Amino acid sequence: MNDIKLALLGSEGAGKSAVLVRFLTKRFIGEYASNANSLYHKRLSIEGRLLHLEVFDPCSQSGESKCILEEPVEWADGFIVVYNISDQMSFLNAQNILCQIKEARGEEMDKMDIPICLVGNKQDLCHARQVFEEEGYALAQEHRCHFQEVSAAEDYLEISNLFTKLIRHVMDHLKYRADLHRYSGSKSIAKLINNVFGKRRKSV
Ligand SMILES: Nc1nc2c(ncn2[C@@H]2O[C@H](COP(=O)(O)OP(=O)(O)OP(=O)(O)O)[C@@H](O)[C@H]2O)c(=O)[nH]1
Repeated sequence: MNDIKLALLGSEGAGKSAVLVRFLTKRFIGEYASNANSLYHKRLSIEGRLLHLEVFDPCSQSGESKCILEEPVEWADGFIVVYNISDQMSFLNAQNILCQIKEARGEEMDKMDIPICLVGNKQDLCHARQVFEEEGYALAQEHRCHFQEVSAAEDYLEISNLFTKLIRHVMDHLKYRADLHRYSGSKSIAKLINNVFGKRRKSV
């Protein structure tokens, strides 16, 4: 069974837990405990493969600019970065988080895009919108990631689709990483053999 590790990141109150609980239970509860880091587990099957999904939902800290990221950024295979479309600050924070992911995983990103989905949540509050959808698209384009606006309060299908898409991307990414590892391993073995036997042949 494959393990897939996702981290949900974003400002306090952006709706990270609501988005996750919607995906896991199909329900919107309204209020979620936010005083502790939580790790959720789910088994699911995608493309006939059984997966063990782990999703890390960190407890937000009060200082927006503070980095709570170090651990999840190293740990996760993929990210969901959530902002609230009716809160400009949460969008700026999402921008900041995307930059921090790039900083931490830049070397990997040069070879293949890290699976990330930027999510503009609370689409049902569009009367109070502070972030245009185009700004979300532009930011996602800049960071080479997926983008979607959703409403955890009103949608299940869109949220379910975005998780499925992201998990597929993670599966491709993990396969690519394993192939790369195998390839560089076999290349260094070939080099070693060449060094040993190549030199020996010369001295005969
Ligand atoms: N109108 C509306 N409210 C939402 C939506 N998603 C979440 N909320 C509300 O926004 C508030 C914060 O949601 P949470 O899911 O706790 O946000 P969070 O990002 O996990 O917050 P922390 O755990 O404090 O970091 C709650 O009162 C939710 O009911 C949405 O799509 N629409």
